[in-house]
Amino acid sequence: MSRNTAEMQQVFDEADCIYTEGQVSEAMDRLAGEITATIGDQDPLILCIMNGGLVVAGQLLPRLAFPLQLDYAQLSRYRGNTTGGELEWKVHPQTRLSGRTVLIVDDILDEGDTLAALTEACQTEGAERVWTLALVEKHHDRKSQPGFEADFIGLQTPDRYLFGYGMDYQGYWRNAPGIYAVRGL
Ligand SMILES: O=P(O)(O)OC[C@H]1O[C@H](OP(=O)(O)OP(=O)(O)O)[C@H](O)[C@@H]1O
Ligand code: HPA
Repeated sequence: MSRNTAEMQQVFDEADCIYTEGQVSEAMDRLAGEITATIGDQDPLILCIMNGGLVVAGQLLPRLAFPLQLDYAQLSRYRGNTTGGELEWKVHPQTRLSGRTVLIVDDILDEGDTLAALTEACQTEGAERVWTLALVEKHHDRKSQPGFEADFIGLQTPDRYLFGYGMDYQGYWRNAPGIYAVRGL
């Protein structure tokens, strides 16, 4: 067994499960209902924020039974660290956003910089309406723009370092089948 595999298996084994797969699935069902009712008739463009939004978008899309388009963008602030730094654009969406209803899909709203910056960027590119979704919102008083909230939130979490459903710990465990908090963080 490689050293990384052994270390990361230990991280998983020692982690606290905050939400089980079943609880996340229920939250996804509820989110899908809210999204359908809110923008289902607006020809939306779903903008998946890589890498964290991948699992959320992948599980959400088959629950949305209306016409939509998909694109992705990538920007990174954490780059494998557990605290945020400078926001770095890596990939801009390829689809024209002008006049579109856009739904930004990400895994987590932590300090909020990422979703706030993306919202502004989509508005600058002419999106008619920008909606935001985060599977989880972390509870603390370090929000970078205290008034900023996501339109669709799946689950609330305590102020711990999380992994699973797209969220990584040192690049690992985005695949974890539940939402977990790293022991001691
Ligand atoms: O609310 P914030 O404090 O801005 O943090 C949330 C962002 O941090 C993570 O991305 P990261 O920069 O780690 O890149 P990743 O998606 O590749 O993990 C996560 O996927 C969100 O996009
Ligand atoms: O708690 C977190 N876990 C993983 N990625 C993150 N990006 C911001 N906060 C987190």
